[in-house]
Amino acid sequence: MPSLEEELFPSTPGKFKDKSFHMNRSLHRCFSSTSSLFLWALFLIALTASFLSFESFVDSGHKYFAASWGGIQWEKQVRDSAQIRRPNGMSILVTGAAGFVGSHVSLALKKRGDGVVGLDNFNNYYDPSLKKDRKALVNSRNIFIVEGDVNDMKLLTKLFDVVAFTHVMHLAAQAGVRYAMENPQSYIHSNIAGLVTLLEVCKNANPQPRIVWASSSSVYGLNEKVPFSESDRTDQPASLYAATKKAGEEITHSYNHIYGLSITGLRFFTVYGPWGRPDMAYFSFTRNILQGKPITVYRGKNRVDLARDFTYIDDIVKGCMGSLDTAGKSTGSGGKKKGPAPYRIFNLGNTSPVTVPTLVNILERHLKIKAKKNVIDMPGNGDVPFTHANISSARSEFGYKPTTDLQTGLRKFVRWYLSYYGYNHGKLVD
Ligand SMILES: O=C(O)[C@H]1O[C@H](OP(=O)(O)OP(=O)(O)OC[C@H]2O[C@@H](n3ccc(=O)[nH]c3=O)[C@H](O)[C@@H]2O)[C@H](O)[C@@H](O)[C@H]1O
Repeated sequence: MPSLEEELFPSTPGKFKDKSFHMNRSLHRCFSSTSSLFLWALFLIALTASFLSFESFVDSGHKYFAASWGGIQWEKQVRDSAQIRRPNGMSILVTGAAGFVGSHVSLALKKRGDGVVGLDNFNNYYDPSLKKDRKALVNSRNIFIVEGDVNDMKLLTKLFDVVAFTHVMHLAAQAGVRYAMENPQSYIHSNIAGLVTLLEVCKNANPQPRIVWASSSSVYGLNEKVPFSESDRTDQPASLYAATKKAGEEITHSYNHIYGLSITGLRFFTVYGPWGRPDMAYFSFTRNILQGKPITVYRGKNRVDLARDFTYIDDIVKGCMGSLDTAGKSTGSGGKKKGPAPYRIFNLGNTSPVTVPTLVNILERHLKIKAKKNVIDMPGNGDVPFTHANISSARSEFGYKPTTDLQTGLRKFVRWYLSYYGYNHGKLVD
């Protein structure tokens, strides 16, 4: 009778048994019975299973402990922050609340008694410590800012579970015209994918909120008809940034059309002011002038100066509030449209373009320092030669009327800059 071992690993009579056979034999000696083989198999399966479940425990545990949101205390903070303290007030989710426009709008809404919950991912596109400081300011007015990304559908859904937001002020975005050549994907991530995620959650919410969001003057691209009106062509973007904002206008239109979401898109024109963005020209020029470093001033074709319809932050905030106040209802519920909902687009500009060299002159006067200018022809970097807003739609719809000229606005900016960074910020002392 063949041994059990021979039954399991029969040698073929007449065939040469090589060395590996002997190795196999010694290995297989371990499995010298059916039952022990079975036990070994069970043991291996159990070992693998426990290893895998331990890994997933560690992973989910890591996620759980790393998550900066969730829990009873967190929900209470969200609810408290969203509390409305005026008759007919709103509860608003402000995305990009630690950003330049987001922090100003959050403060203004809270001041008049609206409930505000902020959301911001605190990315490092520019110095996150400035964002943290804006956050501290916003927190000091009892506004809670959740740290998270607009791409995080679970988080957004949770926020809408906790608070029935009446409005969303969507300001989170990858900003900056020229940076799009360096990091194109970040524009797709925030301005396209993030927008769609937010709209998905809003469309499913019951009740659906009304949405006001930041488009951009850059959508006018190579449009030469001045001043820029909302009905002008916007199909010639000069940068990927502009293209993503234009795409946002089309995307929001489709959600308005299919799901009955109330949409208002605001085309901001080069917003500036205290607590502004360090990547923008007025801000980086100020820093360089104070540090005695040269600034690069771009010049357009045929040596024509570039010009922007620079718009002061307080005017933009008023435009945002007016848009929120006049936004009609979303009509859908549970992802189903019940009737047509408003879809609006407004320019929020200043209506008086100023050239970049004039901007530099004003800064020189306020700082009492002469700039070291390096004037070069505008590289093909996505910039447009000029912007100029026609604001008659916003004026007739909610009385939008900008009141701060560039001279006054930059004085306020410079005063803030010096108080925040100090006169000698980063300046080499001889
Ligand atoms: O309205 C918008 O929708 C956009 O406004 C803003 O873009 P822009 O109008 O391009 O502002 P900004 O960068 O301050 O350049 C101002 C001028 O200085 C020139 N410029 C710039 C840098 C430099 O080193 N030299 C220079 O001459 C430059 O050529 C330009 O002529 C926002 O950044 C953008 O996120 C978006 O919101």
